[in-house]
Amino acid sequence: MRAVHFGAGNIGRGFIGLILSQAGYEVIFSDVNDSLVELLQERKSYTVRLANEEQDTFTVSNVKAINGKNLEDVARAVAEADLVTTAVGVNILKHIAAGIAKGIEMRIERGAAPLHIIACENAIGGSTQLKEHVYAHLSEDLRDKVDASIAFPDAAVDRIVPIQHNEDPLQVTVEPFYEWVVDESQMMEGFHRIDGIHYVKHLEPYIERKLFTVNTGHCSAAYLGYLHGFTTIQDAMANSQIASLVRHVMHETGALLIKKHGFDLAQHEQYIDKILNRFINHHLIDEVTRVGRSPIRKLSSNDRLVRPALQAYELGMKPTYLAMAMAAAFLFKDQEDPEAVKIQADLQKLGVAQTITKYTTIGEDHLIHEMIKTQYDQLQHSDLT
Ligand SMILES: NC(=O)C1=CN([C@@H]2O[C@H](COP(=O)(O)OP(=O)(O)OC[C@H]3O[C@@H](n4cnc5c(N)ncnc54)[C@H](O)[C@@H]3O)[C@@H](O)[C@H]2O)C=CC1
Ligand SMILES: O=P(O)(O)OC[C@H]1O[C@](O)(CO)[C@@H](O)[C@@H]1O
Repeated sequence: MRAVHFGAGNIGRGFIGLILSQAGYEVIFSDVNDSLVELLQERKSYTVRLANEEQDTFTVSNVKAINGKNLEDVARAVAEADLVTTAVGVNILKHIAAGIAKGIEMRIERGAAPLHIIACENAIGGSTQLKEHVYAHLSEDLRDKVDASIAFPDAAVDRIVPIQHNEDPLQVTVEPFYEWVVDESQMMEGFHRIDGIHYVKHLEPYIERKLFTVNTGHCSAAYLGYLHGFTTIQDAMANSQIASLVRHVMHETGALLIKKHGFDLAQHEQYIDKILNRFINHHLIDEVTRVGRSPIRKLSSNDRLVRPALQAYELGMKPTYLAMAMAAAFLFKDQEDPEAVKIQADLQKLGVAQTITKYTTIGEDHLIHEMIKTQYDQLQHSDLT
């Protein structure tokens, strides 16, 4: 069995590639990083180390790599694949769509077997978004045939993999925990079940639980940590005031999740505790700039901050701490992050009120807008005691 995985980065090698390899797949990575591709081609294997006391290490062998800039190679790989997965970043999905579409055309011409394409990105409906990008490259005629033989099941992926600073550029250190949930209602009948994937009939509670707890909590720690001069999540969370604020944010999203999806209160509290412990794993060093990266994406209406805040508001709750986390995101001034630079430029040019609306889509007359703006003004001058 052969899997083509787009993105040989931290999640690609440290999570998806590892799971697929352990499940018996030959993994072919497609990436646009020339040196990474060459190294994988040369070595055909890499190691994954768990961030635990024992430093458990796994070797992933039998891997291949192709250069994602070569459309022909990408298309051929997709045409011959038994599974396609991605972990490139949700904003990059549109860039890999042409190669996938070309590969699909080749499959249809050959009458190849049905195929599942799973986007493993931090986003709601990642595979569905990829499908739209791919379909934009297909003729009307072909789309009907593709509907019958290619499925794009959505997924939720959870494993913390920081930026790597290892001597071996292929080695990845990952947290021991992982969760990969796939929506089986979007899969074709008789699909092959992969060990390590949890198949569910309704993905929404899983993806929202993950995105609104792990990712909302994590980015809140990152933005608050950055604001108060901390470099890593571990150091930020060692500050009791930041840790307490992050817990408050997670309780706010928790109240929404419990109300919306009927989760058990005690179980959800345990879930929050477990995640807070994952954030402070002292075997990992996770920079606040990585966890806070791409604030425009993170502040967008369907992502981890605005979506739960608006949903909570609709259900009659007042998302005070989420508003604070969003305000902190507007104070994330990492000069290396083009999205942070753009937000800061807009704050100067348009002012706070318009900038909040531009990125969150929340109108100036909305209570949450007022809450973000008030918190923004307060946070600018805040100090930890
Ligand atoms: N790192 C983490 O802990 C987690 C990340 N994710 C998600 O996984 C995705 C990837 O994140 P990371 O692995 O951390 O990022 P990363 O930056 O380590 O890896 C992304 C890889 O995609 C490659 N890439 C970029 N454009 C490409 C293209 N056109 N074709 C093929 N490859 C291309 C890059 O060269 C890079 O190697 C993101 O959506 C992220 O939100 C999800 C859960 C955890
Ligand atoms: O990859 P993104 O969406 O930029 O966000 C980083 C997030 O991904 C994770 O790595 C895992 O979900 C978290 O560490 C963090 O919340």
